[in-house]
Amino acid sequence: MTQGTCIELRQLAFQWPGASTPLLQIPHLQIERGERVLLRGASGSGKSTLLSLIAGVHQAKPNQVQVLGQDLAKLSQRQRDRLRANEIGYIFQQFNLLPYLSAVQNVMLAAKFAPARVQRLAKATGTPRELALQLLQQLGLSEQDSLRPAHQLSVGQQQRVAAARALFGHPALIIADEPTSALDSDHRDNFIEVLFDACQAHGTTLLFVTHDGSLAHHFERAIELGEINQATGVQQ
Ligand SMILES: Nc1ncnc2c1ncn2[C@@H]1O[C@H](COP(=O)(O)OP(=O)(O)OP(=O)(O)O)[C@@H](O)[C@H]1O
Repeated sequence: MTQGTCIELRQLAFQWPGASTPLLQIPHLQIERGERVLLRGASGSGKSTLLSLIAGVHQAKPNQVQVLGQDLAKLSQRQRDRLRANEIGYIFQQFNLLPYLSAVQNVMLAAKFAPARVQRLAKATGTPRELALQLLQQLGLSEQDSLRPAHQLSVGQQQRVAAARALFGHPALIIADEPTSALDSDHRDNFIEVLFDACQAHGTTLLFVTHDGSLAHHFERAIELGEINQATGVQQ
């Protein structure tokens, strides 16, 4: 693993408890810091499972999943939670915003249990709230909209709030799980552009998961899960 590596999988093998066959068997996958990678795969092929292993939500065996130089299986649950809070911004398909908090409050939540994010924010000029408002503005939300409760925003605006929350405090890795499936194609292209700009500005790695092949041209690298996964018995 080089110093510039963000994610490295080695002989990853994963099987859900009770399943009769392994879901994932990936000999090797390496994603460098700052890379923007599309991960594509059929429904049920194991994309979300793979993301949960990279985010440390579910656990692989020792030496199989390294994130930012750390072997996730060798960290305690608490250390994994801390690494995730500090260094991984997760954008969910269904946004997972708190509906009655304003957009800016939703964004600021990302720093709540993430001391490294707070430290990085402290190096910038402005209060955390001002910085959250700035980020929302960069992603296309006016100050007026940023102060509205999340449930009053359009789907496209909510998706930008979810992206801002993931990016707030500059984590090293953004994981986006089907983040554009609720958007029409114009909003989708625009959302990808603003997400790229934000990642590029801070050398952030982006792992973007979709089953929509038409998005591949946006990315410097596209990985087909079916091509790197040697598990048999995968339901596709
Ligand atoms: N918590 C779990 N416990 C047991 N099996 C699970 C669990 N989560 C997912 N699976 C199984 O793992 C397989 C892959 O699911 P996963 O959600 O990773 O696929 P996916 O590629 O993300 O699919 P989609 O594109 O439809 O979201 C499925 O057969 C699913 O039933």
